[in-house]
Amino acid sequence: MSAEFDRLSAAVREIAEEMKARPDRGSVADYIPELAHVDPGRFGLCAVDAEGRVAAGGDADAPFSIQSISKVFTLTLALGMAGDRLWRRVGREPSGSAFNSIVQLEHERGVPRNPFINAGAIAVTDLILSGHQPREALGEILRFVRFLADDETIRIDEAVAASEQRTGFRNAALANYMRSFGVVTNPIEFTLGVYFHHCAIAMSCRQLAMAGRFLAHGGRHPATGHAVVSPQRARRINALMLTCGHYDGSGEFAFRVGLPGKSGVGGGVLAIVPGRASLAVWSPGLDPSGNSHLGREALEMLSRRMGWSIFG
Ligand SMILES: NC(=O)CC[C@H](N)C(=O)O
Repeated sequence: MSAEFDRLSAAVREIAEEMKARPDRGSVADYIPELAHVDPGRFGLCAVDAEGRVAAGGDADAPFSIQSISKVFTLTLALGMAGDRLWRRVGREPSGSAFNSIVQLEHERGVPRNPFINAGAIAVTDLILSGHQPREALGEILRFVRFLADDETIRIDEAVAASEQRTGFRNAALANYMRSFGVVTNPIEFTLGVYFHHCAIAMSCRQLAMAGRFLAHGGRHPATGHAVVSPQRARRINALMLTCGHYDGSGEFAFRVGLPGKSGVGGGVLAIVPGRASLAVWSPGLDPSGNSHLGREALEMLSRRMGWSIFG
């Protein structure tokens, strides 16, 4: 056991304990009815370091709905399939607006600002779908996530997917609007079906931190040493997570935490410490931008205690 890992384990445990007791937890997303039932008192934190050692605290083994964190995995997969052609369908700039916003699409010919807002992720999902049946595309995404996490038990929460399918009118509007510009090309119900289902993947903090390891280690899968993506691609995905991973809260996250991160409305955040660690946190209460309130605070504390901000 290294001294650094001992420090990390203690920090993770103490932060999880402190966060469990916090009264001000933000509010759970309720626009997806199934997510409204989640207990806001839950809190989990997990870190996997460069040697594969795991530090876990609180509810680090409880599965939750990863929601938009899946957008990191679909982007990685789509880049593997389409390479830089992907950037014809989606941009690489922060949006400065809400995750489900439609306004920019009209001015920018249906091309979403980045792959991490809903419109961008729907366009990426459409690309993964091309030439496949929805079931095959979804199977591909799930297999990829299981491979990254080294965990075959990862599942899709069908109740969450069905709940969003019933109520995802805003996402349907985004998909239809992009289809009118030819940015989405498959039947809308297929593209959205795959999108809602990959958002409904359920993972624990431990599984998520494991799945993020390749981004902390130059694109290599640490267990096998195989390249999941090139070092340049890993660097670029991290850059997008830093600039766009928290929507209109991305500036604040960079300012406070100083790490590439991707949030989801299930209250999870995946954060990457390049060269050192992959981190995952879960606290279901959200701030007004739809990012985990205590999740960000916990990562801010951890990053400060470990001296991990990429800005020195
Ligand atoms: N920010 C999020 O996690 C949003 C994902 C959610 N499935 C939606 O499309 O609204």
